[in-house]
Amino acid sequence: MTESLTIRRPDDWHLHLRDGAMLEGVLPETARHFARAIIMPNLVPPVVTGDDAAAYRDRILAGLPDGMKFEPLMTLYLTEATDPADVVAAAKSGLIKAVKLYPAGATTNSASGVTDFDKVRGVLEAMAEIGLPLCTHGEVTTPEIDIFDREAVFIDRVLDPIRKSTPGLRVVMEHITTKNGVDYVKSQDDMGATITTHHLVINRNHILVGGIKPHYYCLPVAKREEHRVALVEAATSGKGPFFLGTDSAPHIDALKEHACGCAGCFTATNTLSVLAEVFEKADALDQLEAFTSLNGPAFYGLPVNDATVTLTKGDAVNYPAKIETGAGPVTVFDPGFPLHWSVA
Ligand SMILES: NC(=O)N[C@@H](CC(=O)O)C(=O)O
Ligand SMILES: [Zn+2]
Ligand SMILES: [Zn+2]
Repeated sequence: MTESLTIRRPDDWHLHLRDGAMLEGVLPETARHFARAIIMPNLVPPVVTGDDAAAYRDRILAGLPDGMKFEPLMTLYLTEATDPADVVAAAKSGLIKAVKLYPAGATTNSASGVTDFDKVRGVLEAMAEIGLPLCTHGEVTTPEIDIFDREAVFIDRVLDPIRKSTPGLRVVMEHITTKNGVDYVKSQDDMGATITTHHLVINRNHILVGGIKPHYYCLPVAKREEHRVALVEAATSGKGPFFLGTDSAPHIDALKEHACGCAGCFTATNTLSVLAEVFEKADALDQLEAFTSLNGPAFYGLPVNDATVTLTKGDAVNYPAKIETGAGPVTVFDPGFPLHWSVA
């Protein structure tokens, strides 16, 4: 008897689609399995105004292959010059579903991010008033802080102060990588956290032991095994605050396999197969749907998808080692173990 699992069609609550030829190349990889995704605004230049987001949304929809259905949920990139009125208008029209906070310099294309939080106070207060979530790249960027401690220090120095000074602001701690992140989110009311596919699989040894593996390098960087275990526990708990945000972040191989390699793992192609394997190993396949398809819509106040996907277990699944895009080849995340679940 083949084992199979049918779940509501998943959504991806943190996705990088890029633009131009890369967008065209990677979009089908997500649209094949996911109904919707929160689209990250860290283009060059970033998506900062409602007009930028509307134009980007049009480019995404134009890049969708015929016959594929997919709804991009747009976000704005918070800068110190962001106009609260523009944010409110873009949210009220239904165009944007969140605003993204990048501490300046934290990650790929984050140079226009925030340094002085007093300058964004007006925007955060307006967001609290209308219930628009703030998605945060949760790392401090002060050079004295060890890169493995950046997330924990962000919680103490940035996130908790924002929570306390802006009551009612709904916050998603994006791509959490530590037990500290898990514990903080659990301690809060009305907070969400996304967890990536790759952080459920790799720890820092995968990046560094036996030769440096640039395709496992992403930000926040993967931490010790005990943190990975805490993330698996959170994701497979089925509990409300934790939901899937793949952070699938394509970079061409030439820029990953480089003396100053870009941060980002490309997981769109095989995410569901990898997740099924992780949940099965944790004896929690029955919680997969909560993580991929229920908890995210609940946090964002959106309906769950009516459509479903069916995963079936069989012999090892074949997936491409890389996909070809008009921008160049992009290596697909290698979990380091065989995958047995495929999407029918
Ligand atoms: N996660 C990453 O390592 N990279 C992301 C940016 C981000 O989400 O921080 C990217 O845009 O490449
Ligand atoms: Zn990030
Ligand atoms: Zn990201």
